[in-house]
Amino acid sequence: MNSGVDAPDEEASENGAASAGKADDADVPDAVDVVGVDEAVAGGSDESAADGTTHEPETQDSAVERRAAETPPDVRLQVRNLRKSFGGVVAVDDMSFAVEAGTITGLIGPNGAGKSTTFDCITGAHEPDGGTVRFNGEDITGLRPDQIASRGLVRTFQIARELPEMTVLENLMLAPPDQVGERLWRSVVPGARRGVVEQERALRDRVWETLEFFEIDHLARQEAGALSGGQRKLLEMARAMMTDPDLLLLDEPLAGVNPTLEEKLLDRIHDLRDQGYTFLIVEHDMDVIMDHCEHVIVMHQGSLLAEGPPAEIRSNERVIDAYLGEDLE
Ligand SMILES: Nc1ncnc2c1ncn2[C@@H]1O[C@H](COP(=O)(O)OP(=O)(O)OP(=O)(O)O)[C@@H](O)[C@H]1O
Repeated sequence: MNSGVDAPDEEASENGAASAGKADDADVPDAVDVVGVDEAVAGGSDESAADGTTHEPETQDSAVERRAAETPPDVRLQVRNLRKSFGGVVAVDDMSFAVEAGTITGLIGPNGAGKSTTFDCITGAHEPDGGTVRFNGEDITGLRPDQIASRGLVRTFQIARELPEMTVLENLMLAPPDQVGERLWRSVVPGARRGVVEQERALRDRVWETLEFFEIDHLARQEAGALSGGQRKLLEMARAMMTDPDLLLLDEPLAGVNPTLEEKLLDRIHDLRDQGYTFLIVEHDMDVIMDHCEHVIVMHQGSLLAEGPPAEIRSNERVIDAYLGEDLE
């Protein structure tokens, strides 16, 4: 992430950790030797062995070939024929769409259309009844939320519920305990064997850089529970960005946010998109979707109703009908 703020730690800068922007997978070493740190500090990940080394089940070349055959290279997320029912209620019904890398994509639809259930199926909160979810070419259908997040598909966290008694700084230092694992360490200390002290210092530098990027550094010592709704949203995004995600799912990121902070949040999202991050956003504010997304996906009664650029969606008769006269202007 590039905040435009000088990193306080020279070593982190040398490594490109603090100012490199969104790293391509190719820039990130495959097996980062941070022996013992995953387990001791970050909780480890499924792919890490007990000795802290990382096992790659296939070579990079064969993985690249396999992914190329399955998913176009510019597609971050591909959802195919997704289905999910709750008892007799069909929440998601044969839903298919793709999210291109480096875009801000909006997912909209009237109340009850199935947007949240779709997010839940993508992020592992619900196991779909059918269909597939592929992320960066890999089939992640049915994986646990922490397994999905450790691959770089991250949803903003409900910190209001989780860590309200901790300070903003602590929230970021711990962010997010079940989702950090090897991924955070790759972004904080790429490719280097370093001691725990250096690693903690690099983590602290990244935390401060992230706080400054989201302009909440002045709130570092405040309890998260005492923040305003908008400040909490910034903190949620900051926590999510600590994992250097490839795709960030934002569920109504602007709900309850005042206009000043709304503008700040949107600016940050655009900055991050410009750095190569990808966003999928569920948002009820139609102006935000139309003004800030390059691609819009519309759900209705669990299925895909339409998709395309905002101008097309705004004038699409089927979309207008689905919203039953709700103002799309
Ligand atoms: N856990 C659940 N148990 C039973 N029914 C559910 C459950 N979750 C969602 N549903 C139903 O599935 C349908 C889709 O709900 P979902 O929350 O995914 O829609 P949504 O598009 O996110 O709606 P909203 O915009 O109002 O948040 C609705 O009819 C809802 O009542």
